[in-house]
Amino acid sequence: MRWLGCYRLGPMWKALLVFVVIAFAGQLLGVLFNKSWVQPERPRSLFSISSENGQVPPGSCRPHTHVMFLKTHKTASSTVLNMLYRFGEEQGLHFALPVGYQFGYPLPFIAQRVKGYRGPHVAQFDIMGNHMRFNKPEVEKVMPADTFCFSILRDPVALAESSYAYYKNVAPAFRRAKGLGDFADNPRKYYDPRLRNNHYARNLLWYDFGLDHNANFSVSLAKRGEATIRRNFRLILLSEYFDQSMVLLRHALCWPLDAVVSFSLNARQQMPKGRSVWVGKAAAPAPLALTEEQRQKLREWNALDWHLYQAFNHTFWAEVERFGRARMEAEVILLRSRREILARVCLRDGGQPVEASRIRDKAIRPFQSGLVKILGYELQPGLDNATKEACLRMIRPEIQYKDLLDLRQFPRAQQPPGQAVAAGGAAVRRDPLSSRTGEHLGESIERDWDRTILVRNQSVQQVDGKGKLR
Ligand SMILES: Nc1ncnc2c1ncn2[C@@H]1O[C@H](COP(=O)(O)OS(=O)(=O)O)[C@@H](OP(=O)(O)O)[C@H]1O
Repeated sequence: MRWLGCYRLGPMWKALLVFVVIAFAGQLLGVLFNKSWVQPERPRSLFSISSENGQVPPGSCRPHTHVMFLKTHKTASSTVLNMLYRFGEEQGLHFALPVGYQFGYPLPFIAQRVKGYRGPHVAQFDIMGNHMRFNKPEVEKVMPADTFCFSILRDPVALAESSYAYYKNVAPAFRRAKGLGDFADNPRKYYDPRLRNNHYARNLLWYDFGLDHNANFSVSLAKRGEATIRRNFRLILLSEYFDQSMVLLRHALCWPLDAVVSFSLNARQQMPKGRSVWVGKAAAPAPLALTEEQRQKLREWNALDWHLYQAFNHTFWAEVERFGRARMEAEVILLRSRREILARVCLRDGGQPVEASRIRDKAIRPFQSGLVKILGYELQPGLDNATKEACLRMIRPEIQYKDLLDLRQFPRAQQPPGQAVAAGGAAVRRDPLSSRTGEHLGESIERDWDRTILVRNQSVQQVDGKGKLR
């Protein structure tokens, strides 16, 4: 596993790098002195997503507009989805959206979960990216044959920290442990595979890819899963190397730079050691603190995910190698500079994420879950309408963005609360300590962690293959 900073640059690449930096400085000056950024009299997008005249120059690539993103959990996938939403919205593309906020997750995906689905292979959708448990034949019914499928992975230890913090009250295995370290020391003491939502606690990536996350690890099984994923996905990104991932993605999709410039969404707040204020990621709070031994135990517990992460890490750097290391480094510099510019234009507080309660505009507060606060952003005040709209797109949380796109695609559709149906697992036993959000125990309506209605007056859930309660 390598980091670009470790690369040694030859003189030619150094010269290329200097050239790119100079070119970027020119662009920066142009941007700073180009009043059209903030002038209402010449409204244009803050982004240069559309090519100047919509034409593709001869010999260059043609942007992919049929895209499927498997939104794996706790991997920076909300940030990626935001880019897809923005690009699709700008280009007037049609989204395959769930009825609620996820495609019947954690059940395997079925085409009927897509709002407005009219039958197999009716070419009507361009982009699909909300949470689902991947199920290839059903995805193929919804998306065109030339769809570019991609996904993203994260180191299972970091993923476990994020998952524990977020799903502490949702996954029974996490709820019962004193902390993540305690869970790591003896996961089997806390983990019952039959309980709903425990998939958040073991091989979550493997689960999201539609594979059996409780299977006993063996090298041959792990390689078979890996091979299945390679067959189905053209590109696998890594959240640890997010910016490099975005460069690879934008070249694979033939999308412009601005389409993949983003602000990190869905980040959790953490308390730095020896400080009394919460900031973005710095140090783990006590329930999340891990020893090196516990980190190793988490890798063993999530051995299938660990295998995937290692295998695709290898592939990722081979891709970077093919792309060209210096070219990658130059593009990453450009991407980061562009993000800094946009942060200065769009965001209050110097672009630092803030806790939801501090966001004056309630419509852009992020959904909260678990042990820690989930951060969002405040817009810079005084922006003209066009700039404000472009900036809003970058920071609008996933749930609100989905609602907005949904309303555009189905302007007259009625959306009664709890329309999203059962999110329970197939034939799972209800955990006696199952969380009820906003309801008292004994009430007839039970909601999942994201307020999806799960079940009425049923203590044991039976869910058939079509994802319907029975
Ligand atoms: N750009 C970028 N680079 C690296 N990491 C990033 C980025 N954007 C978001 N994040 C981190 O991703 C975590 C949230 O993941 P998801 O959005 O996939 O979560 S969710 O499953 O949709 O709830 C969450 O991780 P934790 O903060 O560790 O919980 C975010 O901080």
